[in-house]
Amino acid sequence: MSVDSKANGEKAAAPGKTRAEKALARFHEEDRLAEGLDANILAGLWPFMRPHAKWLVISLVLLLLGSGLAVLQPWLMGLTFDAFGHPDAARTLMQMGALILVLKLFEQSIAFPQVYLMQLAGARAAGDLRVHVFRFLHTRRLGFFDRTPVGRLVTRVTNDVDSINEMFASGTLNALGDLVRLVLIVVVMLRRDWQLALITFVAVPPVALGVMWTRRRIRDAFREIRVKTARMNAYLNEQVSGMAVVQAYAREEQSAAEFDEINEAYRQANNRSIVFDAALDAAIELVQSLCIAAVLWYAGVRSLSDRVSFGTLVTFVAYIEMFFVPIRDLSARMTQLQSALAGAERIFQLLENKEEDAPVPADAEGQAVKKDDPGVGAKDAGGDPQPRTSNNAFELDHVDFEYKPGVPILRDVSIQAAKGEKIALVGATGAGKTTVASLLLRLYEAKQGAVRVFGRDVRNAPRDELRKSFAVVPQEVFLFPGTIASNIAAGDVEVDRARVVRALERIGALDLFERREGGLDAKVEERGSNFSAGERQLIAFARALYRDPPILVLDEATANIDSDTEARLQKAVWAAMQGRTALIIAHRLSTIRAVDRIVVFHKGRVVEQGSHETLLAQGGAYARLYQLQFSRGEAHAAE
Ligand SMILES: Nc1ncnc2c1ncn2[C@@H]1O[C@H](COP(=O)(O)OP(=O)(O)OP(=O)(O)O)[C@@H](O)[C@H]1O
Repeated sequence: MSVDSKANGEKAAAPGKTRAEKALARFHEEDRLAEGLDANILAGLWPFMRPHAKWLVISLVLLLLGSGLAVLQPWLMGLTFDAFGHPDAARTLMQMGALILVLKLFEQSIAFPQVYLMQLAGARAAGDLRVHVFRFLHTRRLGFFDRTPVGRLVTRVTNDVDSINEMFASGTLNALGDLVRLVLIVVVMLRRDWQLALITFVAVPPVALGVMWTRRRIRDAFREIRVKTARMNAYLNEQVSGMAVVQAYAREEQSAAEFDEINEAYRQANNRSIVFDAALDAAIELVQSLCIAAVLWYAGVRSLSDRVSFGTLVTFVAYIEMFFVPIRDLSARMTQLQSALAGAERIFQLLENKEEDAPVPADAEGQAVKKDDPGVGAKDAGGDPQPRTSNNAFELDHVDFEYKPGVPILRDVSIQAAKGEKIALVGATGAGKTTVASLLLRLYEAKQGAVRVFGRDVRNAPRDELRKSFAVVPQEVFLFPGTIASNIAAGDVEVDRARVVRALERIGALDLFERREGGLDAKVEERGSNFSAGERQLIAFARALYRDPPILVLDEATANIDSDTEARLQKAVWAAMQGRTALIIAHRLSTIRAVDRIVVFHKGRVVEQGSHETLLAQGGAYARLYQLQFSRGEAHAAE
């Protein structure tokens, strides 16, 4: 069955499957194996191999030499045995013994550099490729990550690159040596005794067919193992990330049963590959023994009329033992090669993605460095981005936007923020407020209209310079594993400690973090799990101040926090807004009152704009929203 039809078959069967099976069905695309040798893929790999090609070439030369030496020895051994009975047998024996010893030592001594250099070339090329893919991911637009499961991208950087590395590490390229060895053995056998050779070769076609049949089964089993491994990883990921929900809803038993099912499928796939592998090994041994027996029997029959030398028999027995192993290994190496090429193919498919994050047209990039047009990110004497071209810090000009084609999120949105102005976006959840912030940073592209920052269309602003104009405090703060200080200085290799302290001082949170064990060097666990939501927000504010950009984007968290942290956060908001333009997606009354202008969103449209007082006086959407929040605020205050 072709892989595609298999995948389709599984998709079609999905309705009858368990929840775990259905949830993990999205990982099915992973199981394709390239058929044959695709020159395009090999050509695609070449740029990564080229810098290390010399090691590969040396290794291949040593490999061919080793194969020649391996075939030479049984032949010499045969000559040695044939020397028995000759008058100068003792001398010949000693000379041959010494020669074989030297050859053996030489063969062994080149085996190490051969394997080492091959693996070195592979590991280095794989390392380069891994870095290349990782860097490539950094340059993709956010929309690409919305659509692509994280697990799939992780697999590209890890498993798929490893499968290429494996091609070198497991000696797939030794197939070349195997081939040379086979040809040499055939030639020497035919020259030594063509009748005995033909007896051996009779076994080749059935062995080759049997090996191919079994290998196909093993390959299918490997493919199955790969899919099952991906499922198991995905399921584990889901379960560990959602452990709080699993435990809170007492779903342990159910989860264990689902995992059992996935594990059983994985075990069975593994089992199949083990059975076929073991059967193949046993069958090859059997064929070898049968061949040796047949050769000895025929030599016996022939000796009645025409003696077969002892040396010939020794040579044949040794060659038969060397003969079938390469035939067995050749097909395994072919499978490995295909698996590596399939991995490479998946990587190259990823690298073909055209969704570059915020690309700048070449002519616009030229403008960016024109002295008389310093736009976004132009630097003042102090090195900070200092906009000078427009009185507006940012502007959305009749912007339409959709994440998915045909699902409009923003419609004809126009907002202007003068430099230094503080603007709050308010509206129901899902109204499109966060989307506005994403468009300003050009994390997504507007479908219609223009987004300008300091007078320059974001499409013409170099990515780094545009984003240096902003500091974003998101609703869900993401902390990296490290320390408090390293998180505040996010992005800086060298942490400027004095700046970290100043940032924390300005938001009034220095004492809070210095009190912790370890102070500013206190450890931050994965995803900041050892910090409360409020503390994470404070760190994000400090991060914004550390960066000190001209525009602050604050997506206020909606989570309820204790009154002490709330007070600190309010102070932090104030401190962070001072001396810069601010766009605040506001949820708190105190913040809303503090801004210059409020923009009210409803279903992706701006329905009202104005100061707090003006909008209240209008008695429209904002006034209703405010009354609702105000009465809730009163209720809180009374508690
Ligand atoms: N990455 C995305 N892909 C597809 N749809 C999205 C994406 N992000 C947001 N949306 C959708 O776009 C709409 C606007 O989302 P947005 O986050 O801008 O709302 P919001 O007003 O900020 O809401 P909240 O107040 O809850 O933060 C929502 O319907 C949301 O489901």
